[in-house]
Amino acid sequence: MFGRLAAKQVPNKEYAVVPGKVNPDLQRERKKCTFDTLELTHFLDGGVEKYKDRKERENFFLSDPELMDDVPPELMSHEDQYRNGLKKACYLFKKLKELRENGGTIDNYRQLLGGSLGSAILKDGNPLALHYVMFIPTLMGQGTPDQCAYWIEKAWDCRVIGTYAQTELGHGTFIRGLETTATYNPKTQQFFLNSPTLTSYKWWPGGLGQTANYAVVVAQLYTKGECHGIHPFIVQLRDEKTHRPMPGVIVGEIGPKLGMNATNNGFLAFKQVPIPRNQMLMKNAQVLPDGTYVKSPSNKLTYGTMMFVRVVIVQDMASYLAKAVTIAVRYSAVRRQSEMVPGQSEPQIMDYLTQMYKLFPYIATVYALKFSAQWLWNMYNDVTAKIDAGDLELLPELHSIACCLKAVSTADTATAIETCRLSCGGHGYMACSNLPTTYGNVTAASTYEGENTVMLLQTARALMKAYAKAQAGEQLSPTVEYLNRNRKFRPWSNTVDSIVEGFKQIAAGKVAACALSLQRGVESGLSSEEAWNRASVQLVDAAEAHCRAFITDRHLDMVRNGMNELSPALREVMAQLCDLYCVFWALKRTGDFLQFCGIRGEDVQNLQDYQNELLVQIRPNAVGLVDSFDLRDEIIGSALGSYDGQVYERLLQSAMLSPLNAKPVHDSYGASLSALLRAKY
Ligand SMILES: CCCCCCCCCCCCCCCC(=O)SCCNC(=O)CCNC(=O)[C@H](O)C(C)(C)COP(=O)(O)OP(=O)(O)OC[C@H]1O[C@@H](n2cnc3c(N)ncnc32)[C@H](O)[C@@H]1OP(=O)(O)O
Ligand SMILES: Cc1cc2nc3c(=O)[nH]c(=O)nc-3n(C[C@H](O)[C@H](O)[C@H](O)COP(=O)(O)OP(=O)(O)OC[C@H]3O[C@@H](n4cnc5c(N)ncnc54)[C@H](O)[C@@H]3O)c2cc1C
Repeated sequence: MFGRLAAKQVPNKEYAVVPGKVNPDLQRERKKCTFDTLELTHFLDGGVEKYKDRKERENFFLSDPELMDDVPPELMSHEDQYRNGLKKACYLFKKLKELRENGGTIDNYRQLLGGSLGSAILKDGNPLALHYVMFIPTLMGQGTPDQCAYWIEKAWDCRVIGTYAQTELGHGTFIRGLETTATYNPKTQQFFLNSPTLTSYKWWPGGLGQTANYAVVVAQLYTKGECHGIHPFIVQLRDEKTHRPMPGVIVGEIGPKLGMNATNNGFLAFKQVPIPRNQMLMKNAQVLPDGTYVKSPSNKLTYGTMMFVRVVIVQDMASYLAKAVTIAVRYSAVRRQSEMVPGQSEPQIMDYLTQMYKLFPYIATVYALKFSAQWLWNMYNDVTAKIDAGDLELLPELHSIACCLKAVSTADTATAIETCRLSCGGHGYMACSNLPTTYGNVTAASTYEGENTVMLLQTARALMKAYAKAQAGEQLSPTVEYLNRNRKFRPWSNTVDSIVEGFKQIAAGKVAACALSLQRGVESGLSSEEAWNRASVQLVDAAEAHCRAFITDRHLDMVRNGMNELSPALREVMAQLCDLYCVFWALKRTGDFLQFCGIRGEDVQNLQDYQNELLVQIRPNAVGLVDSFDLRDEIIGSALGSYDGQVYERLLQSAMLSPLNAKPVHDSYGASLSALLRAKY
């Protein structure tokens, strides 16, 4: 990626990247590994066949020079980032068709978006992402069979390109407060879309700026003079031939952001724009030709696409984290700094225990998130199949666990990536480390698709209900079964099982404490809403504890029951990572363990010792573990994290890509600096 332009330009030829030359420290690390890295890669891929498919797919896309950047996006203007992103996104679509026609192993473009491959090709975002991640899923999830038949094929073939326009300048979280209106006129059998205020301008949708010609627009439905709340409508934004905005449509880009600068996020407003009646998505609620409103079985079904994306985000976070931790671990094996023992040679920075502590818990986190994401994906599929058959019973449970997993996975991953960046010292701050861009992409996920605090409060709401049920002796759903009031908690025993059990006790204790705070609030004369707000810091904390209990439980269960096929050597390392994840979080939550699990000071010391022991045990396998993620250099996209470890050569190479280095004297010298240097004050 950094090779083609730069090799000509490095000041000294002997400092150029040499193909095939591998840093000796990395070579030594690879020899130390105690397990078969390929076995782990196969496990991660879900079997040898899937592994081969992935390799083939990566080869097909990543060996194509059209899809690789000659100039890194961070050196481009915002406009060029978009131009470049769009060109590649469109080319990718053609290439995908070609692959499918040749019997390739990929069904749709969406598979290219999440995870590693997408972020390698479109490093700073994809202007077509929302089309695949939200526009098409909304058509599929909210359209009648007739609407699906008409729209979905057009959309898959990119004959229409859409986005999901929900958030407005004034409201993102509180979607019941959206102001865009869709008013039905039975005479013309049309809805009229209108933006009555500045705060009703749609703001944020990906691809909306200059890319999409259609959108699913979420608007307040008015019919027969009555408002029925928010509903989704398919609205044409641009002419299919000229791409000019349709009459009454005001549309544009919202401008540069912390990251995701190629995603073409936009704004949108309507001046009484008409659409035919059959462009309201009517799988759930309907408006009949005479304007009669027919209610949905549940108004929360309108929120289905958000649920879908929350579910896939958890998996996406694991992929981003695998990339960041690969960069930081490889760099930490190559980088030498300071003297551990005076006079002795400088150690690899990964030999410092503090460095191991910065990195290894996050290798473990990749697995913790992956296992939870897999479980959540399976649950999502089960529940949506049931909903299609008219059974909505498990929807609240899915909503509750998806909300907290979305929040915890995005927050943890953002912290982890920032820690990886810090662990690389100054070089981690370079754009060419790819850690800043990765952080920019990931931190956005704490806000989009439901701001994290708000998501945790949704889970807390479900936990309060579950607690009340538990107190009444009613049956509880599986993810909150631990709140059962008759459940006997096992006493502390200095084992990983005890930690997982401990997290459940903590969550149960915090949930009970919240219920008490709410009750006291109401008894003191507060309204239930005021009492909720007063307890909300505690409620967020309880939801996070619940999620941690879920993640650790899942992780341990996978290690105990989901790895029987693996070799003993690999199982041992997987168990170490699971233990590390649990101990790491137990030590971060020492106060909670002391408060809720009856542990003593010496138990904390034992945990500390065990954490140190695990870090040292994992140390020889650290490079092997990140190698097993099997991320190609094009995916890593980092001067610090390439497989060969030619870190300094790549840093110099990438510096030479800067246009500032194109000439020995930059133009700005004549324009301003020379006068300053010669001025007499
Ligand atoms: C394979 C591809 C790879 C892709 C790779 C990854 C992606 C990579 C690219 C991404 C690119 C960026 C994409 C960003 C795209 C946006 O960001 S799109 C916009 C997303 N917007 C949001 O998420 C808005 C967040 N806000 C909300 O969801 C809702 O307003 C809130 C916060 C849930 C509150 O809703 P509300 O209607 O006011 O509900 P509330 O009164 O609080 O609760 C009412 C009841 O409904 C329930 N409820 C609420 N929501 C739901 C729900 N969804 N389901 C069921 N029940 C629900 C509540 O639990 C509550 O139940 P009860 O306690 O009464 O029984
Ligand atoms: C990169 C990116 C891409 C996006 N893409 C899209 C898209 O394609 N389509 C689309 O429709 N939208 C999109 N969004 C918008 C996104 O969904 C919203 O930004 C998000 O839902 C949060 O809403 P908000 O910005 O209004 O924040 P706010 O709700 O105003 O949040 C601000 C603060 O208020 C707090 N807060 C709000 N409500 C409560 C509450 N009830 N209790 C306690 N605290 C509260 C929050 O915790 C937060 O701290 C995108 C956003 C980003 C950043």
